[in-house]
Amino acid sequence: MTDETLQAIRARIDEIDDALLRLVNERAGAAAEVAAAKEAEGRQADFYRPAREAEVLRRLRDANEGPLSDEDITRLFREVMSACLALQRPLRVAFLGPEGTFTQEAALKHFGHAIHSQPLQGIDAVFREVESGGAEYGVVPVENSTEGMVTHTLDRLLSSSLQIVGEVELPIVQNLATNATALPEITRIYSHQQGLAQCRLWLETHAPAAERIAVSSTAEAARLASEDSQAAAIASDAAAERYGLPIHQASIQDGAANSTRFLVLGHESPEPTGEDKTSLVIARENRPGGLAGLLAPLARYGLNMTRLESRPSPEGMWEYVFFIDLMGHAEDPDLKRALGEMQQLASLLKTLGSYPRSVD
Ligand SMILES: C=C(O[C@@H]1C=C(C(=O)O)C=C[C@H]1O)C(=O)O
Repeated sequence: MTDETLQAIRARIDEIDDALLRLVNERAGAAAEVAAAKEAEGRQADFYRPAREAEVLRRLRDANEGPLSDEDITRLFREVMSACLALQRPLRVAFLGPEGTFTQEAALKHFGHAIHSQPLQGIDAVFREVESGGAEYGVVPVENSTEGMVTHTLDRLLSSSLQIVGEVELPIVQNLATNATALPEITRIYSHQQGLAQCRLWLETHAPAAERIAVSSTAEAARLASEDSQAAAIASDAAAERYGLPIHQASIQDGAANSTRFLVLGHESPEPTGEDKTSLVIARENRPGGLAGLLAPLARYGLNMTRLESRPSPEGMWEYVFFIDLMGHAEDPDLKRALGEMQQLASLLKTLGSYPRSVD
């Protein structure tokens, strides 16, 4: 390619960038008009609309003809919306910290980077911060494809008045990060208990003698390992980078397709978008066929259940509550009827939220 052609292409790129610059600012202006109209009507609570944002992203993905992938388009436009919204007021989002956790990555993936982030110690602290209004939204892990449910989140959902307003799925890549130069030098390996569990086979094969120490998060593990040359951490890229800890071996998780689902917590369920999920918790007195009977309305209305999980009931020993995820919104006519019928049969039925299915 000659220098002239290269220059001509760069000039074209500059022109395109000028047009993009004008357009994103024009978009920010339009979003500000919507915000002003909402404020004039006293609809402050409508300021952030997860349902509308999901629709914006789905429409763009459908229209996308490449060469950028749908995932790239989603990521770019999420950041555009995030910046537009922050122009009015950055959302206050609490998450399971400290900085560098996978939960932070999930929060940024969902809300974009133009938020006011509040890293907190512990799932319970995240719930409390949103319940008290200290943060408008919260992000907590709920399920890992290798390790199963995060039971603390389920138990806390049962007692909370918060609603699930969104979900985020994140591929989880765990790395062995350490200042040690060779594996035999490592005598201690820190991680969150989920990180240790997700890498169990790798650890048994490559570091059978090292002590495994469970700490509050993979980020905390990276911090501890950065201060001890005989220690390593199982942690994310972000956590290792934050504490300047070299990655000795990347991607050591046992399941190649290791991913974690996170929930976004807020105060009000978003309206239906046509592609939604509903989470609920139900219980029925313990008797033969009890659960089957309770779920019968779902089959009758042709509803799709994507998850069924039992947890010990806080009410009594050997009593259980069931966490259920369904496709659809609680206001969709069939789901509404099915929930009504289930309510008649159940000793407990609590809707935990209806929310747009994750767009990624
Ligand atoms: C602009 C609006 O408000 C917010 C900003 C959005 C955007 O930038 O597209 C979308 C939904 C809301 O979170 C709206 O409700 O349309």
